Amino acid sequence: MIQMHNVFLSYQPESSALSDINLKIPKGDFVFLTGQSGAGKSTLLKLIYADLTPTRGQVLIDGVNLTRLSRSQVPLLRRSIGVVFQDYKLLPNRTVLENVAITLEVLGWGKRDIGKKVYHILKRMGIEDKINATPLRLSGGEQQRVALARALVNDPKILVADEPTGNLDDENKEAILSIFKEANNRGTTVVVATHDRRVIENSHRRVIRLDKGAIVDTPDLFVGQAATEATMLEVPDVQE
Ligand SMILES: Nc1ncnc2c1ncn2[C@@H]1O[C@H](COP(=O)(O)OP(=O)(O)OP(=O)(O)O)[C@@H](O)[C@H]1O
Repeated sequence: MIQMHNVFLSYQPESSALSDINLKIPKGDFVFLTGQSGAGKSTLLKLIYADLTPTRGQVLIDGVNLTRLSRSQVPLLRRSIGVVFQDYKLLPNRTVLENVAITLEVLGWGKRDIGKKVYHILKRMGIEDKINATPLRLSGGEQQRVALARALVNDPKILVADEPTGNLDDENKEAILSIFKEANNRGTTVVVATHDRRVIENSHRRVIRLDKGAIVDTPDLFVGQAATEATMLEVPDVQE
């Protein structure tokens, strides 16, 4: 469960990138975060994986108050969150195998198990034949799948993806979306930031819309009967 309660975030004094954000994303949910460029989507995602701390308010993951985490506790939190960055952030001089293996190396997995697990996830992504290639030799869609493989290889509790279909053609968008759906079916909570309306409409998932840093209701974009739950104003149980 991801909860935000009265969250404000300012990068600079007197301007808020996020204002009074209240939301609740239940475990196992699949939610789109949308809004125009500069609306605050990336900022909100960064709060979930503790890359930023709110200027005011509280962010909770499974009841743990992230605003109270010490720096040394952040890596532990991140082990349960897979992140797909807007610019992929793949290591250019490492192979696909090495890029994906990183997630398991930090968890202390042995080399042989890593090899098997990485091959398995690359097969799921349909890019197992690229295992020894370096990212620069891959297409945009293939790079995106490597980034997804790295984020999903340890079956994280939460997957956070920032504009994951940005530069992809329709076929690749479909492929990436079905990977999200599959991860979600395996129990991962999925939060995807996108301004691609077609992706949202074709997916029939819940939508949280941001406008100038605030959550706004958009009945035309909300899909499904439980839609309003994602923006529900509710005081969470805060663990001290
Ligand atoms: N590091 C930063 N320093 C100062 N201001 C920032 C920083 N990062 C983002 N902002 C500002 O915060 C606001 C929200 O930015 P954010 O990147 O979260 O928007 P976004 O909805 O993800 O945009 P995009 O769709 O273009 O990625 C914008 O006004 C942006 O200029």
